[in-house]
Amino acid sequence: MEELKQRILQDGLVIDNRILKIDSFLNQQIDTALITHVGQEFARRFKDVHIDRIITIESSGIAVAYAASLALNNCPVVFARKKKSLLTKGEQYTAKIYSYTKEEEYTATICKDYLHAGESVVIIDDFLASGAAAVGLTQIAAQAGCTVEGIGIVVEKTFQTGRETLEKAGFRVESLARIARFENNKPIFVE
Ligand SMILES: O=P(O)(O)OC[C@H]1O[C@H](OP(=O)(O)OP(=O)(O)O)[C@H](O)[C@@H]1O
Ligand SMILES: O=c1[nH]c(=O)c2nc[nH]c2[nH]1
Repeated sequence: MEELKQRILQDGLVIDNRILKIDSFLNQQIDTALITHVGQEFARRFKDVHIDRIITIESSGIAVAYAASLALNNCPVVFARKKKSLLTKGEQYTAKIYSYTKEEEYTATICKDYLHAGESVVIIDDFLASGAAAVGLTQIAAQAGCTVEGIGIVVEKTFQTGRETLEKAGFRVESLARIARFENNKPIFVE
């Protein structure tokens, strides 16, 4: 997606040739016009599949999944929580996920009320790196008896193993910006 790639080149900051920081338009401040276009692009890419529900994970996935929902006939969005609280009492689907940026493991949970056996879902997230978050969400979908029709990612770092892991497990991955590597803290895109 050209608009997204240009924005990454213009405003993205690269840390240690490893982490892309896009806090100025997605991960902290949100450019809603850009994210609306991101949602529309996901809807275009997944127009061939029936989607009952979008699954994502807090925090950064939520805005993107919301934008995709608006472009997919207001398809319901369910997000996994990362922290236990008084709100996560009751029956939950769970997956252990190692966070690449926070360098710690957490348990992602989705309440059993919001995913139903037999539904078709798409997983949406902001980044794909090691694939841990996306794999965790596919595990939650499997526990619920949902079929994962695809995984939509805003920024994929192809030098990490996320896509390989997901494709080996049989999942379709659609990424809107694919970064092959960082050179001198500048992103080099795959295409
Ligand atoms: O493919 P992976 O190695 O799992 O990396 C991608 C995940 O990492 C980031 O989440 P993070 O844990 O940084 O939390 P955040 O969404 O709150 O920023 C990002 O939002 C993805 O969910
Ligand atoms: O903001 C982010 N930048 C990254 O490079 C990354 N990789 C995983 N998760 C990430 N989040």
